[in-house]
Amino acid sequence: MNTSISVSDLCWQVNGQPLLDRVSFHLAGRGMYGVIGPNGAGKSSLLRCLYRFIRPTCGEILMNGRPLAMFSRREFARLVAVVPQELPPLFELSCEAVVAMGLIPHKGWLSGNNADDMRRINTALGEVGLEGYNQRPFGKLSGGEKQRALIARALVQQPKILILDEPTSHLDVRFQIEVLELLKRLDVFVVCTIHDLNLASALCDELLLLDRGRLVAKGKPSEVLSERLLGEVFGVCCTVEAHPQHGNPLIHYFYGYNGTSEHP
Ligand SMILES: Nc1ncnc2c1ncn2[C@@H]1O[C@H](COP(=O)(O)OP(=O)(O)OP(=O)(O)O)[C@@H](O)[C@H]1O
Repeated sequence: MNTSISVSDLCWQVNGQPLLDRVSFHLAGRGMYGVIGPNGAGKSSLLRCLYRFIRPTCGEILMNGRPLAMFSRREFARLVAVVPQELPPLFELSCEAVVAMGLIPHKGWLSGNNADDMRRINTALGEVGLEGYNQRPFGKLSGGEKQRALIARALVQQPKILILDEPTSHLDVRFQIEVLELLKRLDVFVVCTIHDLNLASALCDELLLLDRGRLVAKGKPSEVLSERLLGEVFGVCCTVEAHPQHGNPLIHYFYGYNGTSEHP
């Protein structure tokens, strides 16, 4: 079956304040779907609804046509892997033990790692550039190394759907590109938030643009990343041209612009 996520009239309110406001969309087929928008737009909240961390106030989410509530915990963990925005305080564990946690939905807590498991763990560590880090304490890794170890944990989980909240926020530019290219190569359905709009443009098949809890645009990067929308939603002044390599929008920002005039 084709992997899909359908969201209809999704609302999430806190103290009567709508933080997600009637968000609806349908994503189908493998691909890389980027969720973009200004700080506080509701991107993480949307992802948290998708991975069942928060319960929406109203609306419906279907994964592969089934309501989220219909999945058992184990079924859901086999379908969906999550890389959260916050780096968890797994100080006591080795990098290998953190990555091995991704195997739990397939075999439970108490079984040790056999040769096949170790092959998966080492392959995943290699894919994120952490080969040989097996025994390094997770708590002593740099922010970017922790983020890559958590991505390796998600890869080991072999999900059909991978949800990542700002997977590149701690990474230097080389690893930003490498990690997103790796996610794109994988045979999975990826939903991730990204702040770097040029990176999102280069690597996402489709973008969802959120603003103040509402979905204001959805489509290919060339359909979403227009000068007008970027100005309206982010309050920036920019020009957009086709990237010389991949042809998707390449955004040039103007500085000294206070959001009130056309150009500096
Ligand atoms: N549990 C909560 N209780 C109250 N307000 C919340 C809660 N979680 C998020 N919010 C608020 O909801 C809004 C959207 O937050 P969210 O983290 O989804 O935004 P975001 O688009 O991911 O932002 P950023 O780009 O800064 O990470 C923010 O104003 C935030 O303060």
